[in-house]
Amino acid sequence: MTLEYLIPSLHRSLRSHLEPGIWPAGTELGPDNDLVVGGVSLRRVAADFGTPSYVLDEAQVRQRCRDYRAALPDMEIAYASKALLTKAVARWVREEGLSLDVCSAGELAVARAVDFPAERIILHGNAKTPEDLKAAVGYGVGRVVLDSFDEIEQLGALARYPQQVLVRVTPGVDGHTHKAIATGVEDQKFGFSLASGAAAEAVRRVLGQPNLHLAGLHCHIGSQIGRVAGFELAARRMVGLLAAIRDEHGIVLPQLNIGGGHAVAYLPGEEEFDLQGFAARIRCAVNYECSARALPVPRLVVEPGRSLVARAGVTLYRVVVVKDVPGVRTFVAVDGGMSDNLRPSLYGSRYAVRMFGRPSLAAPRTVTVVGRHCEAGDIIAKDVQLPGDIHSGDLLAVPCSGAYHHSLASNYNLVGRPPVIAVADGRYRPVIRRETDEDVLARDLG
Ligand SMILES: Cc1ncc(COP(=O)(O)O)c(C=O)c1O
Ligand SMILES: N[C@@H](CCCC[NH3+])C(=O)O
Repeated sequence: MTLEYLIPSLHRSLRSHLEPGIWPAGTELGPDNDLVVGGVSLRRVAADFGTPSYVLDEAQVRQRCRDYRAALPDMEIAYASKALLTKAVARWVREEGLSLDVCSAGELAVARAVDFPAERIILHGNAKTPEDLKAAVGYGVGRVVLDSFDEIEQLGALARYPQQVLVRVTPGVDGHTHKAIATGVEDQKFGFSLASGAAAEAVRRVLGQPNLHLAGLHCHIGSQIGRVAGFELAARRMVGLLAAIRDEHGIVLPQLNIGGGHAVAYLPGEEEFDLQGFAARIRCAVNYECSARALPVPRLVVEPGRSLVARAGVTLYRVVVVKDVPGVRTFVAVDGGMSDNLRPSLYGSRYAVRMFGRPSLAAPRTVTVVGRHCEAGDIIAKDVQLPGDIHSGDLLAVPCSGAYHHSLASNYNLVGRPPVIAVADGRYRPVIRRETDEDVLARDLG
């Protein structure tokens, strides 16, 4: 029997703190162990909109945009919208003065729907379809990041006026992240290899296209990268290429986009990305390399996705079943799963989970929170501590679920994708509604 069990008030006080760094800033505990985000009771959100639901804290998203602008005032900050895109998010980002990275005609359509300024949009993608390129040219997006020789010709033929473009370069840098999201290394579908000379050849071909205007270079070494060293090395190599282009073609490219990929803390105690350190070290590396080559310093662009929105999101679930497998583990199965959070299945990602919405003095026990889908690997959080009296009907909250959750959601088993409920200043509203059986049937033409 634990000390916490013997002294309920001690236990209550131990559990009544929120782990720092993984919940939206300002999250509070409400009466009866409720959670309050943006001044809104999450028990209330669950009651009104059901579960699973994604809660999104507007103030947290806006604050992160401001953090970036404050730390990198000399750089352009383009939000990588693949992390999470809804019209509301696009509007907040627009209002905060950031640019926007989109990867498809679909993402561009959302940007257009909120009149996102075309000149602040950057189109990405290793296999942009003719529809993607036409939509981009039609809206007049500011920059297209070219990713293949085929695309150079395709866009060259489509563009009506000189379209500003960047060439995406694979700088051969290992960012030390999960293999599935490491994009700076050579064995890679993205970009043109620096080492093989493909990047230099891409530049030659772009310069041969009268309707393309080369504005600069781009690289993105991967996602959820905690150490600055990889970004620094990539930036140095990219300046080397800028200098080689100046030497070969006599042109000085004005922009260097060094991508996104800044890590976030998913679990208590995980380190925060050192944004100030990043800013200082990148500036220093770029300035040094430029001055060594007598090259003007290019305008730097960064493209954070996850680090702007991850912490703003909290996913709400309801426990459906608690199943003890004696001698093995206790499964707590909820009404969502890999359809709303694919990251544990894709990358073995780990999450914190908290029971909320009713008080409990029970001593915690170790359980595994799983989803409702027809896959044994449908796990949300392995070996986490929940109150020992956890039971069917209880509410669970998973923090740090704003990035690559809604955007990676599926309707596997036709469960319907969850709504996104935006909270701000004590008010809440759905910005994405729940996908219903009617939606599913409407697409099924029989
Ligand atoms: C080209 C590009 N830019 C930016 C990002 C954003 O990455 P993150 O969400 O890790 O910041 C990605 C995704 O990895 C990307 O592919
Ligand atoms: N989906 C990934 C990140 C992909 C980054 C986009 N290039 C994740 O959840 O971590």
